[in-house]
Amino acid sequence: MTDRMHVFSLPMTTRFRGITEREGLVFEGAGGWAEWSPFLDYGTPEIEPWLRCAEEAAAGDWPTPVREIVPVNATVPAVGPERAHEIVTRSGCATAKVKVADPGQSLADDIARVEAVRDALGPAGRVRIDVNGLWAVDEAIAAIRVLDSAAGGLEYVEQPCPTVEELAEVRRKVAVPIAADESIRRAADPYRVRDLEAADVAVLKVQPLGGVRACLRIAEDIGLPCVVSSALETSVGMAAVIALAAALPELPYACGLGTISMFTEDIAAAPLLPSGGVLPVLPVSPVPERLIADPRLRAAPERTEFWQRRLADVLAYRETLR
Ligand SMILES: O=C(O)CCC(=O)c1ccccc1C(=O)O
Ligand SMILES: [Mg+2]
Repeated sequence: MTDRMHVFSLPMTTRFRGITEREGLVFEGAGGWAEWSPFLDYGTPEIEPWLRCAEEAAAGDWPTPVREIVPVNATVPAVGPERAHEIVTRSGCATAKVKVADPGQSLADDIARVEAVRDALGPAGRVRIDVNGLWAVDEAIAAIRVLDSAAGGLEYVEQPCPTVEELAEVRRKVAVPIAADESIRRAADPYRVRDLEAADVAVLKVQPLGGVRACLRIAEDIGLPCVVSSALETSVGMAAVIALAAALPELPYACGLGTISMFTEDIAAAPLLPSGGVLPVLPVSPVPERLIADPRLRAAPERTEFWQRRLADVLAYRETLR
């Protein structure tokens, strides 16, 4: 595999998840190109399902789509209100997901950001917030009430607290619906969200959950409406994310697939950027022709070695599971 793989490093327009460059690798299989881009702060056992997703893509083993377009939300990082307004206006999306509770910022910053986003969307738009598990229960209850009012109504709150038990408690105490993200994609058992009635919405990320077919199984068994969300993939990896959104039997919410615009460049010649708030479901997967042609998009040699070693570590870890 290693002779045909390419490691990319793409600069980002805004810091997101604490990073300013997105790294990962792509390789070509018999059924198409595949991306493997687990987050750098994740250890070997946790990044094994991410590789299963890439292997499914490389085999070309995706289910038949049931829709032709996927509605997309704008993603608003923890930026100031002017920049937030601009991101939403430029996106053309009718739904925006706003990052809140960023370390180093205050609730007043979050209020100003959601107010600006509502202003940009108009009264018919939908505003959701993502806390990434950064609030305690009491803090969540108070902040959700304040931000629901500042936003002129929130569609839902994603992962307000770190644990499933806390999500369940917050859900019983606020009127705004709760979505579970980390409680599904980083959990030993994603079905505890269902068993504890901890959420109204399930967020599905295709790489951390082991691929398109694995996510379809979770969607069926978890019994909640699902939102598909990217893990900051390039266009090559985004094709898998779109394949999931295209194949889910029900798709009642806009999906978090508008993240390619966070890169200054993409590895494909035709990046998967939404237009008019939707992404088309593609007949063929993107090819990383820009990465192959442009050395500026390739990672430095020591980073390429890092990713080759990381891949070898995961393959060795798999052997211990047998
Ligand atoms: O869902 C979206 O709008 C975009 C994707 C996103 O927010 C995200 C991207 C990378 C890592 C974590 C998250 C997250 O949902 O918490
Ligand atoms: Mg999230």
